Order: sequence, then structure tokens, then C-alpha cells
Amino acid sequence: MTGQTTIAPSQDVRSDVDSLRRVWALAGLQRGKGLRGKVLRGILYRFFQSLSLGLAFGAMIWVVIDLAAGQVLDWARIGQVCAIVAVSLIGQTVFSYLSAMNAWLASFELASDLRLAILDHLRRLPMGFHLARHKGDTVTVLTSDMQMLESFLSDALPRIAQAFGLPVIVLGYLAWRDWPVALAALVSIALGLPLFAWTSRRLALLGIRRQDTQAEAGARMIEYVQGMAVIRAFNRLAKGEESFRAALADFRDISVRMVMQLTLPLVLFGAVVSLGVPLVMLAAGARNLDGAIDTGTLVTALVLVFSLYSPLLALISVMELTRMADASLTRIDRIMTAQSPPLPVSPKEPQGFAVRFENAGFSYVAGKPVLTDMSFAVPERTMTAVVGPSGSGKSTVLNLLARFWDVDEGRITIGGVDIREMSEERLNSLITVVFQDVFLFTGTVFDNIAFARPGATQAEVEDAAKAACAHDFIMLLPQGYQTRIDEGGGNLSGGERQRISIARAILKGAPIVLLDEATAAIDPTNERAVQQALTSLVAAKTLIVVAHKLGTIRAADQILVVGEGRIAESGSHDALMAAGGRYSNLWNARARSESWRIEGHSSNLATRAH
Ligand SMILES: Nc1ncnc2c1ncn2[C@@H]1O[C@H](COP(=O)(O)OP(=O)(O)OP(=O)(O)O)[C@@H](O)[C@H]1O
Repeated sequence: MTGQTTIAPSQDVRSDVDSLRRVWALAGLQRGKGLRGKVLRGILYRFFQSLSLGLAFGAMIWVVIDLAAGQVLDWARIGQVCAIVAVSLIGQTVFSYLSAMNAWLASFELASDLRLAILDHLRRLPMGFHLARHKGDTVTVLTSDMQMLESFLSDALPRIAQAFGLPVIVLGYLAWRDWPVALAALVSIALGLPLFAWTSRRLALLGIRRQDTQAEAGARMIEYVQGMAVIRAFNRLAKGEESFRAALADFRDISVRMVMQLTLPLVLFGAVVSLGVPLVMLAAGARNLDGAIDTGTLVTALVLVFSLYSPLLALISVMELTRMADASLTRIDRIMTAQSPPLPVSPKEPQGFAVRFENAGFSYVAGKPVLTDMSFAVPERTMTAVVGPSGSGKSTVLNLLARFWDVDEGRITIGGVDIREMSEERLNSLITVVFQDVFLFTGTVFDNIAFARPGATQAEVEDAAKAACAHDFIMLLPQGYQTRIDEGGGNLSGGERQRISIARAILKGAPIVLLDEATAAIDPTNERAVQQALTSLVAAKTLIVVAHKLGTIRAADQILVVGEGRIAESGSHDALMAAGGRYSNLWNARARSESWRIEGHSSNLATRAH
């Protein structure tokens, strides 16, 4: 994959004013925190800092004018000038401190609030949104994009105000002394502005591409590190590196393009603005020769003109920060503007825990329906096994019931209420999902189990672990329940990870359990323990299990055979076997493969024994 695929459309590009508006809106998100006030004060104090610098300039100019008028310096004047310069220095220091305090605090608070808001929004988005994005891209939004925004608020925004402070005073002063000279000073700024705007827009467009390719490179590297075991197992180190090298090359290309395309206009902008120096000299000289301005004003204009343009030229470096922050803002907005499923205005309360699918239709990709007309009922406190060929949509049934996705047609009810009409919290409290791929967090065994119920006591966690047949092996770990689990549970076996996830589900105590049974074969002892753990989990619960093991299927009150996007057959094991349809074919095939596996396993042992 190359960066080309992630290049943003041009409508992502905002004008500078629109970006500022967006930052302003974000700063107003957390009412009562006064973030907008802090942002404004950060800018205002930096402006005052610049004005304080102007004060020192003013004192110098005062002396220059006096000298030009033929006056002689005396101690009183030297004292006055020193006092003004001292006030200017104190002003610069105080305002610099106040500006930094306000701007930094505002940027850190805003970034931390925004990170939480993004995480909260991510949690609400349908799973389809997450699957369509690289994890690395989302991580980049939460890390480097947020840092860009922080730097913009703490550094770039106040620097913009600083860049304008001194020039405003100088222009005002020149206009007061002689407006044609001030006008001459403005000409180069006016000529430079369109160039600045064009470069800024160009930088915005390339900036978003650059950050997208950077995120792409980040995603590839994360994938490389996560897939290290597979890469090594297949001895494809070079191949694994290839994709992130390609992403890095894309990133380098876009960075080089940025330099190539933007260096010239930026240098030109500097040259055009600096043209103001000779222009002002020309205008002031001509006005002096005409007798329109005195020597004092001429000298002042010649001295001041240098202090007029250098702060404006400093805007060039601020521009890069600004446009990069804008690109980050666009990437943040791609998440924040994604629609989460609508929440019910007046949530309904289910009457019981029976589950019904009523003519449910669903497709992950438009035009490729997975479920077309799925109807079935699961009575409360019963066990239903969902079986069918690979890819027939069994896991999809669980995904829809947990509302990871919403049905396109028909409806799903729990206790007679459409799950879309329940509050998110209520639905989550009703359902426990035990996934095939167990996810354990970095933390202790205790934390991982207690995750299901914050505030759970040691005794409650242990009871859940005992019911899940996990207590004994946990006690054999170096620090028992306080043993740290490595990232993803790397220091535990597959069966142990599964039992911890079952303990977590038992502790949650939800009345409906959705279980995607592991397809992978685990050793018989572990399998028995996992089966026993599941039995504890589902006691007196409504259980829907995507079943692969014959023992589980047989134990079910009802078996649903999925085929062609609907329920092809349903009933008890005996009834379905007697009917001699799909189910009996499926059962016989699976029974053959299981006995083959067992035979294969024992013959392996026999070979080893010899
Ligand atoms: N996130 C997704 N995006 C697009 N298509 C998907 C997605 N998840 C599943 N599918 C497709 O939907 C169909 C049903 O998938 P599902 O995982 O429900 O099947 P399954 O019966 O559980 O399969 P298995 O027994 O192999 O796990 C498959 O064709 C699969 O390729």
C-alpha cells in the first residue's frame, strides 16, 4: 500500500480563517473551563509583549529625533530613556510569562479534553468505521496530530500576535508623522500578501498529504512489530520491511515535494516584503528633499523600517506550524464528524431476556448481503448453537446482537424491545460477548478480571476465577492475582487467556451471553477446563454460541443452521439428525474430521513413543 491511497480530497483544505474558527469552536467545547479566555489572554499578552518592545524602540527614536534636531543629550534625558527601556524590558518579561502560562495551559487542557472526546467518540462509532481505518492512523491522530495542535496553540498562535505587535506601532507612528511614507511601507506588505496566501494554501494541501503518509508509515511499522512472529516464522524479514520502507519512501517523497514546491514562493515572499526597505527609503528621501518631512522623521523612518519587516518575515516559520496544525485538525475532524449510530430519545426497558431476530437483513459491503431474511427466537435462559459453513454469517449474528453494527432491514429484539431503542449502557449491561480472539490488557490478572466490574473485591474476582477454572493456574503464577500480564497476554497459554476472559465475563454477570467458540484445537485438559468454565458462565443465562465443538452443539436446547443468509434449518440435535438434511451432513462431516484429528493425534504419539 502506498501513500497515494490515503491522500485527502482537496475539500479537506480550509482557509486560515476557517482553521482559526475551528480551533475557536474546539476551545469552546468544555464550557466552564475558560479555555477560550486563556487562548485569548495568551494571544493578547504576546501582543503586549511586542508592544513593550516597541516602547524601547520609541525611546531610541526619541533620542534620534532630538539629536537630528541638533539638541544635546543631558543626564536627565539619558535617565528618562533608561527608565523607559527598563519598563520595556520588565513589560516584555512579565507579558512573556503571562502569555506562556495562559497559552500552554490552554493548549494542554484542550489537547487532553480533545483526546478524551476523541476516545469517547471512537467508542461509539460502528465497528465498520474502525475496520476501514488503520489502527496506526487512529493512533497518529491521538499522538502526533494532537501534538501539532498543542504546538499551534501554545506557540504559533501567540507568535502570530507577536509578529503584528511591533509592525502595528511602527506603521501607526509613520502614518502619524507622514502618511505617504507609511503608505510606501504598506506597498510591499500588500504585494506579499497574495503570495503568502497562495503558499499557505499550497502548504495546507501538501501538509494533509504529508501527515496522511506519515500516519501510513506509522501504521506499517506497528503492523511490522505486531506481526514479527509471523514474519520470522516465514522468514520474510525483508518482505515485512518492504511495506514500511515503501510507506517511508512515500513520506520522504511528499516531504521533498513540499520543500521543492514551497521554498521558492517563501523566499519570494521574503524578497517582496523586504522590498519595502528601499521603497520607504526612497519615499522618505523624496519627501525630505521636497521639504515635506524634517530630518528627524527621515532618520526615524530609516531606522524603523527594519523593525517593521523582520517580525512579518518570522511569520514564514509560523505558517508551517499553522498549516501542519490545520492538517492535523482535518484528520481529527475525520473522526469527530463520523456519525455514530443514533441514540434513542426515550430509551425503552426490555421485558425479560428472550432474543428475536425478525427478518433481519445486513451487508458489510453494499451489494454483498450476508444476512437476507434472518428470523429466529431464543427463549430466555436457554442455549442456542449457531452452526453452518465457514463464511455463512454465524459471527455476524453475534455482531448484530451486540450492536457492533446495525441491521439494514428488519429488527432484533431483547425482551420485546428493538435493541436500537435501548440505551447504550442498558444494552451493554445485558450482553456479555466472549470473543474467539481473547484480548487482555497490560496490567495484573486481577485488573483484567475486575475490568468487567469496576470496584469488584478480591473475593468476587476469585469466585469468578474459580467458576472459570482459572483460580488454580493463577495461584501458580509468580505473584498470583498480582502477576502482570504482558501486552496481549503473551505470557499465558491460549487456554489460560480464554479462561481469564471467561472469568471476566462471569464477573460481569450479564443475563445474555454471546460466545464465539474457539476453532483452534487446544489440549484436552485445557479444553475440558474451558468447557467447565463455560458451563459456569451460562448457568441460568440466555446463551447464543457460534459452536464448532460437537460437545457444545449437542448440549444446546436449539440448533440454528445458517445458510444463504437465513436460517436453513432449526431444531434439536435429534430432530435435525432424523430429518437427514444439512445439519446431519454437517454433523457427520465434523464427526469424521474430529475422529480423524484424534486418530492423527494418537498416531503421532505412537510414532514418538517408538
Ligand atoms: N468486517 C467485514 N467487512 C466485510 N465483510 C465481512 C466482514 N466480516 C465478515 N465479512 C464477510 O461476511 C461473511 C460472513 O462472515 P462471518 O464471520 O459472519 O462468517 P462465519 O460464518 O462466522 O465464518 P467462520 O465460521 O469462518 O468464522 C463472510 O463472507 C465474510 O467474508
